[in-house]
Amino acid sequence: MSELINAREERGADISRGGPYYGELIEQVRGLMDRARLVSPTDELALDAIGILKQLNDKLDAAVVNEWSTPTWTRFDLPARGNITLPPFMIDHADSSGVDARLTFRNYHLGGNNAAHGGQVAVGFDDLLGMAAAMHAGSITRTASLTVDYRSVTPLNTELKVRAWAERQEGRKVFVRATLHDGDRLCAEAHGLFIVLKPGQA
Ligand SMILES: CCCCCCCCCC(=O)SCCNC(=O)CCNC(=O)[C@H](O)C(C)(C)COP(=O)(O)OP(=O)(O)OC[C@H]1O[C@@H](n2cnc3c(N)ncnc32)[C@H](O)[C@@H]1OP(=O)(O)O
Repeated sequence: MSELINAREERGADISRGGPYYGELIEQVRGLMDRARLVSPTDELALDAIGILKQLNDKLDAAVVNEWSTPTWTRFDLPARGNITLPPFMIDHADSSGVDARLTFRNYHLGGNNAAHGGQVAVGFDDLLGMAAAMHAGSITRTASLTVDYRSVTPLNTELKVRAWAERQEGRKVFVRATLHDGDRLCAEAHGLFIVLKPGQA
């Protein structure tokens, strides 16, 4: 992990961005989303929560910045870089040979019957495959194609292991694979094609 943080810092990633409380702020938002996914409020509770959330959103509005100034692509010290749209993961190892991560789907990732939503599994794969492709190519890449095979149910609130790696690169095309395990059990696997962006490509 420290290897990855060092590599990102060398490229100008600022892990102090957002300040020392940013990780806890995002964790509280995740906790809110967990509750929002399962809550069945009374009218009184719903109205109370709406008032509090409106006030909070107004406060946060004052600190909203553009995507390049947010902490969410520089905070490699935080779960999923502090990006609330991703299932939280911690990177154990990342280099050109691949990425190993511990990832936990939360209540707000619920698909049904206590299992993670398949789309959320794909989101986790997309980000970690993107990281593996970027580490392999030494350059930013973009998903061209992503296929997920769901092999068994993916549990919530359980630390899962993700391994993502580049199989080969042909020019700008980086062919990647990944697996998601709950212990020894394979929950899902993915393969994809990521394209190295050309200089200046949007
Ligand atoms: C360290 C931090 C890590 C953060 C990770 C974040 C990961 C998040 C990744 C994403 O979610 S990115 C967002 C989702 N993806 C997109 O929105 C991509 C939308 N598509 C595009 O922008 C373009 O189609 C793309 C950049 C992927 C490719 O366009 P280009 O004009 O640059 O390339 P081109 O179309 O010439 O294709 C290059 C090669 O790839 C091939 N190719 C492109 N798309 C393909 C496809 N879908 N299937 C198979 N081959 C494909 C294409 O045939 C060609 O092969 P050859 O070089 O052999 O001729």
